[in-house]
Amino acid sequence: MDMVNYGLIGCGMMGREHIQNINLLPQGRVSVVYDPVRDLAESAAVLAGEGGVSAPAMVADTLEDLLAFKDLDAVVIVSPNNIHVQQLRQIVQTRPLPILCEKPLYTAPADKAELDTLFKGYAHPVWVAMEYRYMPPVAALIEQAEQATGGISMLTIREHRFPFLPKIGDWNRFNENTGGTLVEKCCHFFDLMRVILKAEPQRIMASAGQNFNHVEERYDGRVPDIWDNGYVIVEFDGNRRAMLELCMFAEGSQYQEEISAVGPKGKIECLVPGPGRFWPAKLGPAPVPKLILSPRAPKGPIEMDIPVDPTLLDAGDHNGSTFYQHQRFNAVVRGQGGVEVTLSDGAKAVQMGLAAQQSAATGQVVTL
Ligand SMILES: NC(=O)C1=CN([C@@H]2O[C@H](COP(=O)(O)OP(=O)(O)OC[C@H]3O[C@@H](n4cnc5c(N)ncnc54)[C@H](OP(=O)(O)O)[C@@H]3O)[C@@H](O)[C@H]2O)C=CC1
Ligand SMILES: O=C1CO[C@H](CO)[C@@H](O)[C@@H]1O
Repeated sequence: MDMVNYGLIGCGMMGREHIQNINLLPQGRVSVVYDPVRDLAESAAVLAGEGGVSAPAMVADTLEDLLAFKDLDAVVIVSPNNIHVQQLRQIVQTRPLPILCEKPLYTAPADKAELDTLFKGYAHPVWVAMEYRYMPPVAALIEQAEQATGGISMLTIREHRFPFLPKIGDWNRFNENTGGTLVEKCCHFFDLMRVILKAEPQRIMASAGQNFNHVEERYDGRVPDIWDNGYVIVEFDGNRRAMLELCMFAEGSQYQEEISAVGPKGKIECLVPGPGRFWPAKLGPAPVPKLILSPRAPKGPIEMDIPVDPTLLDAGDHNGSTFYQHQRFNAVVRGQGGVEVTLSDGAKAVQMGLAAQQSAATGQVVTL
């Protein structure tokens, strides 16, 4: 296959980021889009036509119509979190194709068993969009962590960022739609913990809550219930532990994610800036991602810039990672390489998030 024709389901903020990155692929084009809001779909169809090899995408009236479209080799699900499972079901039952599904894979604990049944023996690749592992500074940390630390004992991931953005329909204001902040936002970080430690979680304990954000907002008289801060401690096999610190009222920070891993030989860290479009121009250029190696002996931290290709920075909010994810998924659809972020990875990240939500709500440690 020389060209992969994509169908895009959901044309909101992240849908546009997917289109911009597919537009950069020599062997990819968005051929058809669907969104319940026609204007969004039409605008996304025009954006799809701005890729070098593309004409504007067709606009489907329904998901059924999108799945009936002839020039379709793969679908990308970018709808709100709580809709992913029903759309996966519809795709599998009506037009089985390769799928790239946005995170979180599911939101309700009961969905897991259905997904296991649905995808048993599925003939096409399914990839879950947890792309943070491809951010260049994170990828450098993953690659060098073993050598720098001598085997990680402690891993800390800190995200200090802006509050949840407004969404059409305000779906992200309520846990019932998102799965809860520790699922919606933090599945990325639970995935990173498993990838960086190359291990499985055993026990989770968390403290989290809603201290400031969205408390003045009202939707049909309801106050949003999404948490804006928390700590999560995860115990892994081999006497290793990881911690997540999330703060969503810290957009004044220079770096958005700070990851550190420490072992008997030393420490490795990476610093990752948030979306460049939020960096005030008056402060000069946006911060550059960094990797820092701090051996125990001889002492002397070594700091390196890990810049991201400006074209990729312009194509989204995630430090180029959406492009690297699409490059790999595109190759898999064309029969080259294998799925790197599997349904199992997607499910495990959600299970960790749900366990963290439960731990914070009950004050109990949750065993996985
Ligand atoms: N991997 C990552 O780094 C990121 C992933 N995401 C994920 O991407 C997904 C979309 O988030 P985001 O783009 O921020 O949200 P938006 O609200 O901006 O976009 C979601 C779009 O999906 C549309 N939609 C609603 N119902 C359906 C449906 N049944 N079928 C198709 N489209 C539908 C919405 O339209 P309307 O509501 O108007 O009907 C809206 O246009 C979420 O799963 C989110 O978690 C988001 C940001 C980053
Ligand atoms: O998954 C996500 C990653 O980044 C987004 C911001 O750009 C988040 O809001 C979203 O929840």
